[in-house]
Amino acid sequence: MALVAGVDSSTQSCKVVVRDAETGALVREGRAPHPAGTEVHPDAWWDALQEAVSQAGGLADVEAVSVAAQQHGMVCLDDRGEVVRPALLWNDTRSAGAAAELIGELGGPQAWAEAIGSVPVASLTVTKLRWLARNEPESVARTAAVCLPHDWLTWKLAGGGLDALVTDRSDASGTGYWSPSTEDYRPDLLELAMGKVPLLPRVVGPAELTAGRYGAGAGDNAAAALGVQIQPGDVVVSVGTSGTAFARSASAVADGTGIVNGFADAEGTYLPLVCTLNASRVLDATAAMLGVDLAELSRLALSAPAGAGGLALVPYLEGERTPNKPDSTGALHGLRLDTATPAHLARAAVEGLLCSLADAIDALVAAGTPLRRVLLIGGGARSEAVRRIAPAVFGCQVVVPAAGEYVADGAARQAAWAVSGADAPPLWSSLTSEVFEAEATPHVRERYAAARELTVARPS
Ligand SMILES: Nc1ncnc2c1ncn2[C@@H]1O[C@H](COP(=O)(O)OP(=O)(O)O)[C@@H](O)[C@H]1O
Ligand SMILES: O=C(CO)[C@@H](O)[C@H](O)COP(=O)(O)O
Repeated sequence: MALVAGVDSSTQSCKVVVRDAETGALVREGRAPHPAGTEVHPDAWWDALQEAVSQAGGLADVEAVSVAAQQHGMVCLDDRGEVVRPALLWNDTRSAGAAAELIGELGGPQAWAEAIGSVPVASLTVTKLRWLARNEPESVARTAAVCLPHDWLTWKLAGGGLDALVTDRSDASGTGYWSPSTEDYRPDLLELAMGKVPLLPRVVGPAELTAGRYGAGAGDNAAAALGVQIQPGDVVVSVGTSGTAFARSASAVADGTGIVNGFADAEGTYLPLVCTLNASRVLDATAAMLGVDLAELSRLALSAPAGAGGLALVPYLEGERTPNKPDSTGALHGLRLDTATPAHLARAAVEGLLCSLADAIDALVAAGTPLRRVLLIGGGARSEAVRRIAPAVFGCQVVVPAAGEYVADGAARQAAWAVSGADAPPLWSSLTSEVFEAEATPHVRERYAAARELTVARPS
């Protein structure tokens, strides 16, 4: 039996799966936590990867390994391959001002959408590099190469000098200096952002192997699309640290409003995607406020009426990326004596999180994405309340694949594809899943829409 491994180095943890390359059967797995914060030294990811690999029984007997990871993180390396400074992660908002500057300098949002598929926000790597140039010119001077979390981990596993750095088109498309429509880097945009053009990872093909046994890897959302074996009409909604809604598309998207990111996928086509900064941790924070665990939060939410009696929670606890409100805060509207209960607050938190994702789905549909059903994944999809309330808020069927690590699985499937030499990834036995349906509750979204704009900025 040939084995392959997939890694998901996500915001909160590292997961490793070892699977049978032909059938996809799970053979072994491991996981380890990442440190909190939006600025993390890559060595912490490496340590967590070692721990997760060791829990998964090592990689000595696997034919190929692919690494997927959180997108956009800025990893700067010096000419000896040493990390120049801790990485700024996708959810670090300090480069929001840099994003606004860059948009103006290139001639506006549509010019960026056409150049790189997305309008820069603080999440995109290019804005972090501009922030670095403005605030730490000495770090820019030391930087010989720039790469992403999945590129760096693949390079650490495979070994070699800086010229051995590789990436894939899905993650390259989230940098802000690679174009999904021409499949080329835009060094002029790097020059604009940071005043120099460091070495960039070579973009390898979706089923290519490097150093004998390392797959191209992918951004975590593109890997999840591979992991759930996405079909036409599927919109995947992931409730992890980030909330994402995405679908596979035959053509590149260039949305000048900045709501939809026109990313590339990990199969040679495209992955229009909407991303929020606030998803599973809205539930974590609400449970902590109420002094209950996540199971009790779910029970409380399901015990309250749809709409929580008019209590609406705007979930911008970390500022927000979509809509682009990096300095915003969350808000709770509609408090009255009868809605000031733990059950109403729990319901409002689940509904607020789902309403922000429903807005994301709407934007995808407006950009031309067909919607037959939603596939709900990510840690937050383990919540019974999220699963049961989602179809009512989204207004469509919600399918929840059996709890699993779909990003790591997608990376493993990519590795199996590379080993097979076939034209397409292997079809693994279909996933078991649960189907959730419910009557739509448009009044919940209407109330949320009225509350959504009523937020204040965080204190300076
Ligand atoms: N039963 C559950 N109910 C609600 N949230 C859960 C449950 N189990 C895990 N989570 C949440 O899932 C999140 C981690 O999900 P994950 O998709 O691994 O995140 P990431 O990919 O961003 O690291 C945590 O915030 C955790 O609280
Ligand atoms: O920034 C994005 C997508 O553009 C995020 O989806 C990150 O890729 C982080 O993912 P999680 O760790 O939350 O899964």
